[in-house]
Amino acid sequence: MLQIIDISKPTEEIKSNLFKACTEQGFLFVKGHGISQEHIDSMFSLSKDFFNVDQSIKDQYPIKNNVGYTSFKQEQLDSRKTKDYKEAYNIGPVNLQDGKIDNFSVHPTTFVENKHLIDITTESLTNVSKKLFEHILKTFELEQSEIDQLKPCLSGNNNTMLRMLRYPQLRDVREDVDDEVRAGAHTDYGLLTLLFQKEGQQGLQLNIDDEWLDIDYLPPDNSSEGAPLVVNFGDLLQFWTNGVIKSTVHRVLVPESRQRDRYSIVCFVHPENNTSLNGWNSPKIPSDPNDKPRVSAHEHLLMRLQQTYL
Ligand SMILES: O=C(O)CCC(=O)C(=O)O
Ligand SMILES: [Fe+2]
Repeated sequence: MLQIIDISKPTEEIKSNLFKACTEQGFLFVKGHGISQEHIDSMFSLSKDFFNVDQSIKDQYPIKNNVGYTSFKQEQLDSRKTKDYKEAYNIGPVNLQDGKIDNFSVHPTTFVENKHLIDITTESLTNVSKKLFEHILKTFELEQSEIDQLKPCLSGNNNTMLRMLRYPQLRDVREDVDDEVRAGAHTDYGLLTLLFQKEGQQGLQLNIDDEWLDIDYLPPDNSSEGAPLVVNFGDLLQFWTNGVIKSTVHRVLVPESRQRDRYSIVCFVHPENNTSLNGWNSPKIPSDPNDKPRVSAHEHLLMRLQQTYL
């Protein structure tokens, strides 16, 4: 059902499918990312090593300025549900409050010892996002001068965040947790979200026309590149295009057996703080409505984070 798009191809070859993905589902699978399965597997084992450490150690790194550890039932992505039964760790290059580069040694030893692996992952995913962003700008037929103005928002200091997530199986959990939902329904706050998941650990669903659709695991199809990334468009693309690109509502469901963990590795791609969200000059999108709020990318991010960590 979702488009599978190879971003190593020229825009001309992928633009009609990319336009469909942008305007109909808001989700797609991305091939041509160049990241090997071995690399993806190393990231998942690193994530597992971290989540296996004692709770008292994890609790020494509580999330602050969107960096650090989020514990069970700390986050609430859907205010109509119970809090999310998941744990997560966020590593990002920039401290949200003061915009300075965080010192990597603030992170737990497991991550400090594997800084190189994490850096390469963030860099590769950032490159994927830059390539995809350029394909999107070209698909929307923006003038080259406007493309040149928009592209640099993904370079330099931005708030792009790598997040490792673990949703434990619920067999041994005695607390009162929502039966259905591991991560409540929400849209993503940034520009693009890129996600790796593991075979047999599905549960991510997107909502189209009031119906929930499962996102499958797509296996790798050749030996040089790992499994396709699941990608979705965030609120900022929706703002820029006055709703033409969909920032689609999604959630993570508890498996029927309740006996399966889910690990995911997610890169939330954010532009530089002062990036303006004024509508693009594109023949494919309506011009800005008069009542459009004039917020920057950073103001929007802070507002959404506040709502999530009530
Ligand atoms: O873990 C997943 O599969 C999705 C998580 C997600 O949607 C999010 O954290 O924004
Ligand atoms: Fe999300």
